[in-house]
Amino acid sequence: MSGQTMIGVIGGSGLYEIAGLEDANWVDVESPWGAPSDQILTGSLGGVAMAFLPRHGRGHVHSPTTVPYRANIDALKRLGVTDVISVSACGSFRDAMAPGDFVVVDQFVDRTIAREKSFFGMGCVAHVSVAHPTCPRLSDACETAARDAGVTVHRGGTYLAMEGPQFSTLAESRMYREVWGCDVIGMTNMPEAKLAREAELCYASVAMITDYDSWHPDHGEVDVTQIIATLMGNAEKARTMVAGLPALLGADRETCPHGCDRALEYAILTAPEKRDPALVAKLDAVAGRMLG
Ligand SMILES: CSC[C@H]1O[C@H](OP(=O)(O)O)[C@H](O)[C@@H]1O
Ligand SMILES: Nc1ncnc2[nH]cnc12
Repeated sequence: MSGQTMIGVIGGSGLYEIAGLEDANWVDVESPWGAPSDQILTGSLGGVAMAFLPRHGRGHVHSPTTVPYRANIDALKRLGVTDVISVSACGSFRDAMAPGDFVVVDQFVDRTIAREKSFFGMGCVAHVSVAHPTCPRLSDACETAARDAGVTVHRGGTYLAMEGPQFSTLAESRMYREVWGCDVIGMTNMPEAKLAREAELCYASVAMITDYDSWHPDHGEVDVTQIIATLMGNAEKARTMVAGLPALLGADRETCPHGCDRALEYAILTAPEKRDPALVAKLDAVAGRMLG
């Protein structure tokens, strides 16, 4: 839908705040889907409204399993966010995708098993397509902003979302890389990307490479101390990338050429008279456009 852009950044491990917002304010956002991971930092940058949410909460409170993904996406939508940029720490399955590089992810394999994955369900059933789970327009902006920030960027890659919190076994790591053809691994982008699509939000994912998972013969197993050290450098690069996004996206927003903002158009199957009023009420922000 055309209107005003509001950029929502979901900061992953190592990215718990962003600096430089005008009129910066941490605000509480109430959601019928529970409490978001933390307060949300709102403000503006270069005349464009921005919101920042630390995915694990400040102080890293939530594990990948307990992140309240539905509340987070609902809260961002409720605030008026139109474009969500996920920034995440990831392991790499490719020699060429080295620690310190960024990958603008465009596909996912979802191996998570213990999370609520949809806003919809009994009383209001919907099926959206996630064949192309990220928005190419928003991904273009992330790629350009990251390159302008001096980062080595890889455009396109498949992100394996694992449940965690333990890292992969060697056999899993080899299978994801050699058999499944995945490029990076993390624990959080699913169901986040699916929920953003249900909420008709454009979503782009920037994977900040911190390690080679456990498959690499020259690098041994994943070491969280090493990850944190790489993260410290990555977080600064991520902040520079984020600072470049407003100029690229602009304050006035056209309808998404890829249809992200119309994902629910033909998705809701439950007949109006059969819908559960309580669920419909909870869907006011996510699907109010379709449910009236
Ligand atoms: C710090 S290593 C594992 C941890 O880092 C990633 O978090 P995020 O995706 O939020 O950046 C990974 O998914 C794990 O949660
Ligand atoms: N190797 C890895 N596996 C899963 N999540 C990660 N986050 C950072 N590195 C990771």
